[in-house]
Amino acid sequence: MANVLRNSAKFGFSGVLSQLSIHSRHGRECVSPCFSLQQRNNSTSPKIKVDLDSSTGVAVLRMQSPPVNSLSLDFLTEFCINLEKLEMDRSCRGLIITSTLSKVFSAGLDIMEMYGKSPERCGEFWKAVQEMWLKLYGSNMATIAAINGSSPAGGCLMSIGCDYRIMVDNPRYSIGLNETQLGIVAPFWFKDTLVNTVGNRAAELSLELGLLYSAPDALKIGLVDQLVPEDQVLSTAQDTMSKWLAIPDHARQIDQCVYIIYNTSPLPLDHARQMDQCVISVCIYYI
Ligand SMILES: CCCCC/C=C\CCC/C=C/CC(=O)SCCNC(=O)CCNC(=O)[C@H](O)C(C)(C)COP(=O)(O)OP(=O)(O)OC[C@H]1O[C@@H](n2cnc3c(N)ncnc32)[C@H](O)[C@@H]1OP(=O)(O)O
Repeated sequence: MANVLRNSAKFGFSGVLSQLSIHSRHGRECVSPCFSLQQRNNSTSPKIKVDLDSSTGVAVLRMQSPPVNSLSLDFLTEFCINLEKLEMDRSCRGLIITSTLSKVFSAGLDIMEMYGKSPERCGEFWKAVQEMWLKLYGSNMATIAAINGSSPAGGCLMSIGCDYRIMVDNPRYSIGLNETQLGIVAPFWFKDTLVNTVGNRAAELSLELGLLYSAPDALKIGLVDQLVPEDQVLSTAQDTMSKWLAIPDHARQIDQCVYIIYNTSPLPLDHARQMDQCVISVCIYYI
């Protein structure tokens, strides 16, 4: 543990994940010289748009994959590449995630990825889901979800993978891990992330009943941190981010790292990740 803490100070949580075994080799310490200034500041891809304001160090990642920003393999791959680029960019300290679509933040995992695909493809897809969570939850950046629409299942996972959640105050927008309502089961690390957000009892009820919460109810159980009018969600996220960035990065990162190490099951470990990948892809294949 002493080593883990020493490394956390040096590399942040992503660095600790890689020290523990795996993939994240993109702590703030290793800035790739490969990205041109232009590439670092703005990137546009079909499903995701990123704008980095180098004067504030805050990037806004907009999901723009109609109709519902579902998390397909292509989407997840793009998402992870963008996250990795930002992670390697020393000038980027904060990330806001939002949607360009009206009414939907993200509909969660793309149902079509879980239907009639080969075992290999199921495995690849699940690896990408894991990667998204590891990169986001383990990010060295301060992360805020500006939830401007419904966010069920994997969309909720993405939101609770951020440090802070601001949701539009609209009772028609819902959020939650509703997997059991679909007859499937949220994996253990979805559960951990939810428990870390809302506590044990609320998570238990929420998962077993597959509850989707309206925005006001989500605030009541602490699934989101703040509600704001639709037209203020981004500006509030920017204001909130400046408070997060007033904290020295290393202190925030170590604090987050210690919290996660003590409160999260070992998905960051290679064997746990592979076992999870194997179990879930077999389940998806036989559904
Ligand atoms: C013991 C067995 C163990 C088995 C374990 C196996 C696997 C474990 C995996 C567990 C993890 C799962 C996590 C997930 O994320 S599962 C996905 C769950 N997602 C949902 O339930 C969301 C469903 N969608 C909605 O609720 C709504 O679409 C909405 C997001 C609220 C938006 O509503 P609205 O604006 O009214 O839009 P529509 O409903 O009309 O949809 C428009 C369009 O989009 C298609 N679509 C919706 N969701 C998805 C999706 N997740 N993936 C792909 N496509 C989606 C929808 O079909 C419409 O398409 P058409 O216009 O072509 O009809």
